Amino acid sequence: MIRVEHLSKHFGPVAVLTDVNAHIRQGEVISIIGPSGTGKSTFLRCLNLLDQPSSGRILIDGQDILAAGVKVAQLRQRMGMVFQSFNLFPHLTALGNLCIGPVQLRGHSRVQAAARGLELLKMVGLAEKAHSLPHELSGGQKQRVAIARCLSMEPEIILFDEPTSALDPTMVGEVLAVIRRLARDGMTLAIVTHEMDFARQVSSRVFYMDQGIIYEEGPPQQIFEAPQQQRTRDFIRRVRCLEFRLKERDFDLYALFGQLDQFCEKHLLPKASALRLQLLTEEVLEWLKQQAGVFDVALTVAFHEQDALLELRLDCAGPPGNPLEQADSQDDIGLALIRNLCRQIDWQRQGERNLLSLQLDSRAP
Ligand SMILES: Nc1ncnc2c1ncn2[C@@H]1O[C@H](COP(=O)(O)OP(=O)(O)OP(=O)(O)O)[C@@H](O)[C@H]1O
Repeated sequence: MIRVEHLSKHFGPVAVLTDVNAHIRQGEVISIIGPSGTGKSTFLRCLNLLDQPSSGRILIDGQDILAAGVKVAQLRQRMGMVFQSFNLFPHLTALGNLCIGPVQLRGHSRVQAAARGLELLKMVGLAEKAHSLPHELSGGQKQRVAIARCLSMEPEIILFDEPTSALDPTMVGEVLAVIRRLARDGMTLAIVTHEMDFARQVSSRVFYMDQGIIYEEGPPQQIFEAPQQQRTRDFIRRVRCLEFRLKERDFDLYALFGQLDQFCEKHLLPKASALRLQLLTEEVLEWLKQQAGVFDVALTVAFHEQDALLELRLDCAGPPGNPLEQADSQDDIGLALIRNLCRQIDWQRQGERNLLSLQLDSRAP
């Protein structure tokens, strides 16, 4: 359906895309992931010519859309785009937003456009909001209207540019559910996303972008479980884990809590899990702070999706022995709480340091 050959894009002297090659087949769901600023959005914007590529070819069903004389408006009708910031017309109702394209660009009658518009609003669960203006809708509802508006133009593919990034975390799920449904219905989708678990569940293939190219591509199992390239491995590790090095006893606990919260939100974990993780982190660090000697803890939080498990790893300086069994502290209640929160606690000595692994259920109520 879409073939991209040697695509490059420069902004002035900055080369954002250097040599992108890709093939997207009909019915595929492609997730595009990678570090910030590696050109994921630029790649999508080049596909429907919102950004003009610097060189290369983009073939849609064999036709080079960069050739002279290609009608950009027609091309954009074939490729819908959903933006991070919704881009609804603020003075039109939800239904009005869905009708304007079919009436003005496709020559549909108002009655026909309204009937189809209502069907689509129903499909995204918003029939009762047909006559609401965008400012009367929540972020998640606005984004669902934007998706319905995109569908009203009957595109052959939809390009999603970080569709949930601007949303309050409580609204991410409803938008992802609509995208999941489109994927199930066989729609061709290309999605730039930072929602790794979603990408893993919904995609037929994943493009990992880095250094101006599609650095690695493959089925989600490969990219997320067994990446072939070192940079992909490093990236996946970084998004799965949160790492801190604490060398002072008076570290900033609330800054740490903020990052734990964000980590849990990114993995769509229930609020209760985030709170349990915070509590466990606080208690165990409090326990370690009371131990004599140097305080030096490398703390890693990892989410193991398959086992629905959150793991808190603590790599601490200190004499040999499980720090949780050392009697410098009298805080038996804290220790009981730690034991109570965990599904499993493991300790091992590695070199000069003690490694503690505390595991808790990520989905328990
Ligand atoms: N119109 C523009 N003019 C100049 N530079 C731009 C323009 N658009 C994007 N860039 C630059 O191109 C680089 C890639 O941006 P892009 O938004 O495509 O990255 P991304 O991988 O989608 O990042 P993120 O995940 O943070 O959204 C960035 O350094 C950005 O500042």
